[in-house]
Amino acid sequence: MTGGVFISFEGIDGAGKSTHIAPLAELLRAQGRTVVLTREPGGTPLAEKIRALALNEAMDPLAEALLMFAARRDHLQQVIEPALAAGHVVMSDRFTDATFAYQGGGRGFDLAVLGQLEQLVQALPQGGLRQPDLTLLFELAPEVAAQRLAGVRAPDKFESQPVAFFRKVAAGYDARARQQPARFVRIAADRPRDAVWEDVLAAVRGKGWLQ
Ligand SMILES: Nc1ncnc2c1ncn2[C@@H]1O[C@H](COP(=O)(O)OP(=O)(O)O)[C@@H](O)[C@H]1O
Ligand SMILES: Cc1cn([C@H]2C[C@H](O)[C@@H](COP(=O)(O)OP(=O)(O)O)O2)c(=O)[nH]c1=O
Repeated sequence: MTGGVFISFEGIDGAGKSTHIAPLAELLRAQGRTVVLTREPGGTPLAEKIRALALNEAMDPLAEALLMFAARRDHLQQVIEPALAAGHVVMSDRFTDATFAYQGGGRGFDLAVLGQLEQLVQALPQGGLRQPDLTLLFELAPEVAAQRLAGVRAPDKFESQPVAFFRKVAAGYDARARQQPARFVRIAADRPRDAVWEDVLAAVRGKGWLQ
């Protein structure tokens, strides 16, 4: 196993992504892989500045989508593509599916325009689009996710949205997973941490990236 591998973690806020991403990185490192642990929006100095704007300032959905993709472009060029070219494992806490779910599903923004931005930003020089090799989609009822987050951290612009917003976000993720089933693995995140972790391991083992 030497080639680059790109894994994204997706799901509504509070679904449990962050709980599992660091332990998985450690396990892969223990098996000799170089792992780049990153996140979106963010992952580079410029993209982190964009994150601070996008997560804290009110703006229309097109401006929000453009900022997400601007951050993503810098992230791809500065971090993701070089790491994959070097044969590393890139693990990102969110990627483009989040834009389809939050700006598309949650905010109701035009999915066709998001598709155009995706084509522009993720085009590869050799043709085709950069997409994760595996996307772990943590699925959890929005009510439960909200309960888990209550009191744990100060909510940002999205986390303070009502449950109805997250229902639309979840529907946006579901639509993406149906469109691209080969790269998605759905994780039932409404179970104890250990059970969720076993499913995360099984998904990565299933790809042959973990012993
Ligand atoms: N399986 C689980 N059961 C109960 N609580 C959980 C579980 N997984 C994570 N949590 C807790 O729920 C909260 C949100 O989890 P987190 O991993 O930060 O979610 P995300 O990164 O998807 O927003 C945290 O307080 C975390 O400790
Ligand atoms: C990547 C991305 C994230 N988001 C939102 C989802 C989250 O509410 C927020 C940041 O995600 P996240 O890093 O999961 O937040 P936290 O560090 O608090 O766990 O940005 C979008 O709306 N569109 C996007 O394209």
